[in-house]
Order: sequence, then structure tokens, then C-alpha cells
Amino acid sequence: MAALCRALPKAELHAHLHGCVRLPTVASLAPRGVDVRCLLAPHAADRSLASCFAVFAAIHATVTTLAALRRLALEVLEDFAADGVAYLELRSTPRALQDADAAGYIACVLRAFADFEAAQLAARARLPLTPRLILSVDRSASAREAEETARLAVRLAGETAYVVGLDFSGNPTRGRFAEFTRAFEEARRAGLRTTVHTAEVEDAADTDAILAFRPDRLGHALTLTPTQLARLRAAPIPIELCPTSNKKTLGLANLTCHPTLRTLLEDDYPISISTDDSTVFQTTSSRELQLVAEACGLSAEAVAALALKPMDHVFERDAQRVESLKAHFRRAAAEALGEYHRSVQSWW
Ligand SMILES: CNc1ncnc2c1ncn2[C@@H]1O[C@H](COP(=O)(O)O)[C@@H](O)[C@H]1O
Repeated sequence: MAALCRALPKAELHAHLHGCVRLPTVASLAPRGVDVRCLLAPHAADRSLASCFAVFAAIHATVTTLAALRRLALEVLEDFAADGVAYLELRSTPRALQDADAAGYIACVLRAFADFEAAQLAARARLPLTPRLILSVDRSASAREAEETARLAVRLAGETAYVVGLDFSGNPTRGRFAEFTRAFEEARRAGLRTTVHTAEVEDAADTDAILAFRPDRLGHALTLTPTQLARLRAAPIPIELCPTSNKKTLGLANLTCHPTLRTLLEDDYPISISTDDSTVFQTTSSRELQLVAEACGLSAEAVAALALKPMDHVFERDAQRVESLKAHFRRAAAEALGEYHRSVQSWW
């Protein structure tokens, strides 16, 4: 199953740039006074939300220049491509660096995307990765900052195909979606797609406000009340599930205790399986797929279908491109399944 999951083409829809950085890079860049030991193995066992946010603070204190950000972004793209991710919606929160403002930060990430694609083309990559960017609004920030981020996202979406949406994330114990609705309405009016971290911790009123807004996708959606779940079943909004992240932040013994995974799979609800923060949770897109397959006893065909499923709710705006990506996915998945069955037969 591990080999099949690695070989399948994957679409990663929920990955935060700074949560996916390479550890050795962060360790080598960390300035004096910034302790990055919280990223290392023994500490990684504790990934409560509080621990995650301590890690993000250490990474942000390390990545303070455009050169560091560019290196980081290129490495993240390389790592997802090496894991067989063919379509990636990476998200990141614009912030000022020592040598750039928030707009300069995003311009740097977009240049890294373009350079990465040019390098793939030159290398004639067999399964090239299509990168897209979602700008994140941090729920700890002010409504004014959120509106600036929304306006930046709208402007850039008019200038480049790379920018496809607006996300709401950050420490879920802070802020409320209702304070930021204006920014998200502005983005939606301008044609941008929206995804909102929802019910990562228990907060039924916040979840009600998010569901009333009806974003294009929901992140996590873990602590839903029965009424909220029924509402979603009646009118589905695709959910981005991040199994290892969910297991760790909720403190679950294993994935079979996940509050929604099995029921959403059984309902054929629109979901995507994602990493959230591949470094913080020490995982990959392939591994997340494999963990779900093992926890839910999926057949090889069901896993291949699950890998393809997110392509139905990507934020890519070019419909023709989505269709050609899907065709590409189906061909590559058929090859991976063929190889899997051949290897199982020869094993017997
Ligand atoms: C664990 N679950 C999570 N829940 C909520 N927000 C999260 C998150 N994981 C990451 N982020 C958000 O992404 C930022 C890091 O990447 P960027 O600096 O934006 O590239 C974090 O600071 C947080 O705001």
C-alpha cells in the first residue's frame, strides 16, 4: 500500500508553506537566540495546537529575508513533487520581512513558483507539479489587515494564474470568523475562491458563522455538532481533512477515532486528504493517503479514487486545465494500479 500511495498522482489542497519547510534548512538559518529544537524528533511527539504555534513562531523568527523565503518555497515545491504531488495549492500568510513588505513577500513566492515550473519544463519532468497559491488571513490579525490581504489576493489573481484563493487560518482559540466576514465577502465578490479553517476546536458559534458564509471549502471541520453535520450533508461543502494533524491536535489514540473521517468516506462526501504542515507533523501526502487506507481498510481502487477526488474541488480557474490534469491523473493512476496488481501477483 505504501508503494501504491507513493506512485499515485496526488492533489494536495491544504498545506501551509511555513509548516512544510525542510528541517535542515531551518536549523541552518536559525539566528542566535531562536531555538528550533521544538521542531526536532522527541518534541514532535507533542503536537498539541499550542506546540504547533510555538513551532510556527520559531520558523517565522528564522525566515526573515526574501532569500530565505525563496529557498524555502523552492524546497517545499521540490519535496511535494518528489512525493508524486501533481497539483498543489500551497497557502501562506503574507507578512513583512527585513527586506520586503507583505506584497513583496508574496511576489517572492510567486517568482519561486515560476522558476520552479521553468526548471521542471527544462528537465522534462514526467509528472510535473502544477503549483497554485492561496493567501491566508491570520485570525489573530486585525480586520484591517485581513481586508488588505483580501485586496492583495484579488489584485494578484487578476495578474497571475498562480493566485487562486483566500484562506482563514491561524490559532483557532483566537479571533472569530464574524470579525473577518467583510474581507471574505470582498474576495468572493471579486471572484476569488475561499477556504476557511472550521471547527478545529470546539466553537459552535464560530462554526455557525462560517457555515452561514458558505465558503467554497472547509479546512478540518472536526468538532461539528450533529445539526451542523446534517446541514453539511444536505448541502455539502468540500472538506480538507488532514489526518495526522487532526489526530495530533485532538490527541486521538489512532485514526480510527477520527471524528469524521470514516463517516465522510462512507457517505462519499467531497473530501481531500492533506498534510496541513508536512514538517510539523512529520508526514507526506503519500503517507496521509496510506494512513487513511489502513485505518479504513480501503482497496487499492478505492485509494486511487480517493487520490483523484480533490480534483473535483480545486480552485484552479481554467476549466480546460482542470480537465487535462484529471485526464493526466487517470492515466498515471491506471499505471500505478497496474504496477500494484502485478507486484501483488508476483508476490503470491
Ligand atoms: C495545525 N493546524 C493549523 N490550524 C490553523 N492554522 C494553521 C495550522 N497550521 C498552520 N497554520 C497557519 O499557517 C501558518 C504557517 O504558514 P505560513 O506562515 O502561513 O506560510 C501558521 O502561523 C498558522 O497561521
